[in-house]
Amino acid sequence: MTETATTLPEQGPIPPPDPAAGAVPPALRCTGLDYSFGTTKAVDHIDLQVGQGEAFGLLGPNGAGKTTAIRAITTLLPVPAGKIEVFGLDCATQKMRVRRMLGYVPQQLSADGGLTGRENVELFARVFDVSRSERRARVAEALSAVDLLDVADRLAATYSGGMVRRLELAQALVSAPKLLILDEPTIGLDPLARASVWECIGQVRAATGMTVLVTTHYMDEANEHCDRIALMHKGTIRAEGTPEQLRADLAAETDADLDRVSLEDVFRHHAGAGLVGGERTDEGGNFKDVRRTRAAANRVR
Ligand SMILES: Nc1ncnc2c1ncn2[C@@H]1O[C@H](COP(=O)(O)OP(=O)(O)OP(=O)(O)O)[C@@H](O)[C@H]1O
Repeated sequence: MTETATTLPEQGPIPPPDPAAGAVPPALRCTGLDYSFGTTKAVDHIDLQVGQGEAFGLLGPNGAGKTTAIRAITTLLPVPAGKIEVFGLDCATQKMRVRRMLGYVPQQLSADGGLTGRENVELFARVFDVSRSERRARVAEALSAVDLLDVADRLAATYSGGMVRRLELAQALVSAPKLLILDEPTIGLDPLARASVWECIGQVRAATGMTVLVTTHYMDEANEHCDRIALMHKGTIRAEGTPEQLRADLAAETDADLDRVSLEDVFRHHAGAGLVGGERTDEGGNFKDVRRTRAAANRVR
């Protein structure tokens, strides 16, 4: 991996703190967030706060409501009940200002295999209003940050799964977001490709102080890369804290030896099964979830 992330553009000024609040606003605050699809309550009155510069993991089984929560935050769903604020801006009333602060890598494929890597990133630069004078340099910087500059003029259809995921990361980074939202960024990738995606994210965070909100089913990744974690199940937040706190809380609750409690045990505990060896009481997910997950893993072919 090249040491190029530091060349990414500086982030614009973060909005001044709200004097009434008397403190710097968090990167994200959800208060009583609710979202239903017909009779299915996908997100059930959640409260969530992510500090500026934090890497925050949203974990939970298939169908827990993670993607719905994320799509509400990105303002891609109709305005939900409750309140979502991004750097102090209300998502319901200041949608366009919020969108300019966000970078989003969705679970579904967002790169076009019929375009080159560079053309894909240019498309996002135009959509996100990167000025014409800056566009060329910013596209090159984003491609460089994900180590794809050398292959930027190849069709994305010729990229490996890991390269496609890094390309999607470049698409999200080209507008210099203050909050990067990633929905299962490493799904379907081999361990080396997974590591390279996280390396890119880590380098950009170190260079820019960007806040990251990520969903993942890989507990090892959450443990290693997230400062704090929220565990979602059936639309609600069941537990929240640093990986260490969550493990310590479960060890205390079950009178288990801390060294023998993993983040996976915490996940199982809050997702409806007991500690290691326990029976699942709720499988979670449905046909749509499986089909979408597979589609995401198939990449651009
Ligand atoms: N467009 C939709 N129409 C109807 N129901 C939906 C829709 N999208 C999600 N759901 C339902 O909302 C619930 C939450 O789904 P969501 O995709 O947010 O979960 P998730 O935690 O992101 O799951 P996964 O880990 O599989 O991505 C599930 O019951 C799902 O079936």
